[in-house]
Amino acid sequence: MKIALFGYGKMGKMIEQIALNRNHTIVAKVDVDTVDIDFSEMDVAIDFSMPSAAYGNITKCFEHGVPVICGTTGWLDKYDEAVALCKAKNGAFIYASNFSLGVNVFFELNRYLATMMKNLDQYKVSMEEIHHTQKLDEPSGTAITLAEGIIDNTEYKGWKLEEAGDTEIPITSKRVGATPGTHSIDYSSTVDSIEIKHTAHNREGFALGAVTAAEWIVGKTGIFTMKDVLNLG
Ligand SMILES: NC(=O)C1=CN([C@@H]2O[C@H](COP(=O)(O)OP(=O)(O)OC[C@H]3O[C@@H](n4cnc5c(N)ncnc54)[C@H](OP(=O)(O)O)[C@@H]3O)[C@@H](O)[C@H]2O)C=CC1
Ligand SMILES: O=C(O)C1=N[C@H](C(=O)O)C[C@H](O)C1
Repeated sequence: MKIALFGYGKMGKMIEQIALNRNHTIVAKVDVDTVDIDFSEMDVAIDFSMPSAAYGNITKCFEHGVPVICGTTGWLDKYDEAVALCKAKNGAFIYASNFSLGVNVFFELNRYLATMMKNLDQYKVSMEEIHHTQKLDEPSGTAITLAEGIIDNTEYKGWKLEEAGDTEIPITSKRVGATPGTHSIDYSSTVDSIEIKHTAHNREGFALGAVTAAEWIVGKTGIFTMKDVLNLG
């Protein structure tokens, strides 16, 4: 498969390694300075760039009929527009706030736990995410997906960084050293707490998930999620 990398930073480099190990070819490494992009040689594009760059990269790919896997976070105010363009162009698109198998299992666990906690008013939920100090967005995209999983299954109406109202999930974002990504959800009452936590040990899981999604999407048309890609049983 001929893969174009939009964003060749920490994730782009890790994705390149995994893609080459799986016998794919990297046909382009696009960054902010790239002017001549040959879309005709790409089977699929993988975007791990920057919040300010993702939408522009994705829409250029749709204009040229190239399927897109996007892991960039912090640009979701434009997600609906990207989806509309993809549909108009009969393209193919997967955005995931987190491509790792472990986090996608964690997403399901979070939703299930939320349904169990829904009527237990004595427990208050809170969330914490910890990432490396170079991360541009907060809270993390993964934390937002986790919050949405709770909101969909409980009476919570929204989320907020730090101080939150009664119907909002408080999220604490910490930036510590080179932390690849840690997310925990805590339900606390006056007598006990229940906590679930996912800890990434490195970036490999994110990169492998993105390459797996790229392999899966080629030849398809539509808007998909990692739930479509992964067989979680
Ligand atoms: N969904 C998931 O599973 C995961 C998502 N992420 C997300 O992926 C994104 C990238 O993360 P990471 O690799 O760690 O970040 P890095 O900062 O290491 O890499 C981002 C790269 O994008 C480049 N860039 C800047 N502008 C553009 C542009 N217009 N087009 C293409 N590339 C551009 C930057 O170049 P320069 O440095 O020259 O500006 C940099 O090399 C983040 O949004 C992060 O949150 C990260 C891990 C997992
Ligand atoms: O910026 C990162 O590094 C990560 N970003 C994603 C997010 O915002 O959730 C996924 C992962 O946690 C690493």
